[in-house]
Amino acid sequence: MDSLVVDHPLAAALLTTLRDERSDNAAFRYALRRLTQMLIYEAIRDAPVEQFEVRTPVATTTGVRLQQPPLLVPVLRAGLGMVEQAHALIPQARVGFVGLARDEKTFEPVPYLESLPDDLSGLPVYVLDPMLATGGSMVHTIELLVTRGATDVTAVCVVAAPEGVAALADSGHPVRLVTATIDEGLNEDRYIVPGLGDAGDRQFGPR
Ligand SMILES: O=P(O)(O)OC[C@H]1O[C@H](OP(=O)(O)OP(=O)(O)O)[C@H](O)[C@@H]1O
Ligand SMILES: O=c1cc[nH]c(=O)[nH]1
Ligand SMILES: [Mg+2]
Repeated sequence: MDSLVVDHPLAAALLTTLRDERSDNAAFRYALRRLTQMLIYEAIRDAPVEQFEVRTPVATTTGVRLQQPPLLVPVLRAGLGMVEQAHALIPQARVGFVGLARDEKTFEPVPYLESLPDDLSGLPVYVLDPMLATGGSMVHTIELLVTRGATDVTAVCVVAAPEGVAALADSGHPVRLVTATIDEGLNEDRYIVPGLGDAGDRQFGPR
């Protein structure tokens, strides 16, 4: 599986704000939005473009646009903090939604929302979820997408655990990963260490 760890001093500084337990909900949401911008820039760097003619006030020249604007899929709740910024960068993108809450005893994702186009063939999909821990939530989401014909999926995360990266690779699905860091691992509660805590709670308060 292809994976990209975005290595940039400004991304590292924003990640530090997210990790810092003193960052309140508003500061966390703000840093997540800004870091999402950097992750999306890198994630879309090699996307195919098409050329078209554009007139400036002075002359005619060649412009470019994305050949195929993607579908953005935030995984609720935590992915909601990424979708507004991603959509601002790619205004032509469509948006689908998946809602999952991890059962904190079994660590399995419990689905509560699925709002996706029926046919995803030929459409690049960017799944937005800041946390890739066991990988269960991301693999579940990718299965929903693959069932609808998706063959080009990018998981855009902020913090990934090696266990989650392995789960994505072992899933055999057509996915690549873009993340700001791959951390040390998971603790007994399957939280990422050092991580940043619960990305949903840190934006919106406890469920
Ligand atoms: O890789 P996994 O072990 O599946 O864990 C990662 C999932 O856990 C978090 O969501 P959570 O279930 O806490 O829901 P929330 O966004 O509503 O807080 C996170 O946003 C991922 O979706
Ligand atoms: O560290 C973790 C693991 C799962 N979900 C989170 O929000 N954080
Ligand atoms: Mg949570």
